[in-house]
Amino acid sequence: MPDLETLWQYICDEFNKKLSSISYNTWLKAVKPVQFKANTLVLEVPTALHKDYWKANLSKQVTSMIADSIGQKINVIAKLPEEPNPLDTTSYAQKDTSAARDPSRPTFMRETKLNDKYTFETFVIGKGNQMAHAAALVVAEEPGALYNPLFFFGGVGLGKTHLMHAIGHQMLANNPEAKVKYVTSEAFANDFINSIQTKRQEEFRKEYRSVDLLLVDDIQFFADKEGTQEEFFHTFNALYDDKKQIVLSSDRLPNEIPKLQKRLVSRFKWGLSVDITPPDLETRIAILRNKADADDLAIPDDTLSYIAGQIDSNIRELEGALVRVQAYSSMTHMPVTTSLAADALKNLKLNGKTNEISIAVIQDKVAKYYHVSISDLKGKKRVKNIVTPRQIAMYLARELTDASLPKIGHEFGGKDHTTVIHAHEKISGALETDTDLQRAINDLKSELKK
Ligand SMILES: Nc1ncnc2c1ncn2[C@@H]1O[C@H](COP(=O)(O)OP(=O)(O)OP(=O)(O)O)[C@@H](O)[C@H]1O
Repeated sequence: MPDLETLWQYICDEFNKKLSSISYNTWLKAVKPVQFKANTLVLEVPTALHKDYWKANLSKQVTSMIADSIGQKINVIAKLPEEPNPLDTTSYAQKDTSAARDPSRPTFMRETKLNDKYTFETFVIGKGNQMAHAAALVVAEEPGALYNPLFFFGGVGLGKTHLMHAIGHQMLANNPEAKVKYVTSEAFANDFINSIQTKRQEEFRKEYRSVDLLLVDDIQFFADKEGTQEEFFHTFNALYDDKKQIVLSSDRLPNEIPKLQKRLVSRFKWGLSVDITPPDLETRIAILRNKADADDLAIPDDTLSYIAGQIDSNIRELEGALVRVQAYSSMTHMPVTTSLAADALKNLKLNGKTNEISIAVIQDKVAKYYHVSISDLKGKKRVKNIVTPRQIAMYLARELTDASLPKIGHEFGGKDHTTVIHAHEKISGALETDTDLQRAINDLKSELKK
C-alpha cells in the first residue's frame, strides 16, 4: 500500500487531469491529507460545504480511482479541522457516508448582461467568502442538483453580485446553450409591472420560467411588494419543479426580511444559505493587489497594506479608495506612496460623510440596535448585555470619528481614556473570530454611513 504522501500526490495528479483549474484549486488545494491507515484515508477540509461535497462526490471518485489503479478498495473520510480524526478512536466504525444534503421587445426579454469582470478567476478567496465561493462553484458545475436555491447573504459590497455573475459565466462556459438570467429584485418587479401594463404577462412568464439559471440579486427589496412576491413565488415553483437552478442574494437571512411572505421564506430555506463576512486584512490586500495588477497600476506593497488597513468592511469602498489614490497621484504628478495615499484618503474623509458622524449618533444607533438606553451606555452598569454595546459604541466612536480618547471617554459619562482603549482592543480582538459581532459592526457602520 502507498504511504499517505504518495497516495495524496497520486490523487491530486489524477484530479488535476480531470478538473478545471478553478475546481481543482477549490476542492483539492484547500485539503490537507491527515492519515492513511486500515484502508481509510482521512482528509481535513476547510468548511462544512467542502465536507459535504467530498462526501457526496469526490470521495467516491477517489475510491474508484484507487480501485482501478491498485485494485484495493479504500474509504475516504473528509473531516473539519475541529472534528476529531476518526482513525484516532480505537473503536472506529465506518460512519454513514451518504450525503447529508440539505435539502423593442419588452424589457423582460432583454439579453442577460453579465459583467465580464465578475468571474471566478477575478474573485479572491478569503476566510469570509470561502464557503460562498465553494457553493457558487458547485451550483455552476451542477446546476439544480445540490443546493437549490442557493442563497447568499451578507453586508454591502462583499461580493454577492460578483459571485452570482461568476456562476452565470461558468455555467455558460460549460454549456453555451444554457439560458442564464440575472436580475435585481427591482428589475424583476419592474418587468412584472411592465408586463401587466402592456398585457404581456404570458410572455413575461415564459421568459422567466424557461431559464436554466435564474439569479435574483438583493431580494430584500421584495419587501412591501405583495404582487411581485406572488409572481415570484410561482416563478420559483416552476423553476424548482423543473430542477432549474435558482440563486438569490440579500443583505440578510430570508426570515429577517420584513414582510417577505412566509411561504417564500420557507422555500428559500430549502436549499443552502451561506453568508459572506467582511474580508480580513490579508484578503483585502490580495484584492487590492489583483485590482492594481488588472489595471496595470504600479503600487508598492506597503501602500496597498496601508489602504487595506483603512477600509475594513466594504470591498466596493476598498476599490474606490484605490481609484482615489491613483487619481490623486495623477492630479498631483507624484508617484504613489504610502504618504500620498494617506493624503488622498484624508481628503476622502474630509469630503465624505465619515466626519459628520458624531458620538451622539453612534450612541443612539447602538442603543437602538441592542435595545438598551443611552444612559446605560454612558453609565457604569457591568452586566454583559450593557457592557458589550457600550464597548461597541466606544469602538465605533474611535473608528469613525476624529474625537480624541479623552473626548470619547468624556462623552461616555466621564470615563477614563484607558477604558476607551480597553474597549477598542476588546472589540478589535473579538472581531477577528466572532462572526455575529462582525455582522453587527457591519450593520451599524452601514446604518451610520447612510
Ligand atoms: N472576493 C473578492 N475578490 C475580488 N473582488 C471582489 C471580491 N468581493 C467583492 N469584490 C468586488 O467588490 C465590489 C463589490 O462587490 P459586489 O457588488 O459583488 O458586492 P455585493 O455584496 O453584491 O454588494 P451589494 O450588497 O451592494 O449588492 C465589486 O467590484 C466586486 O468585484
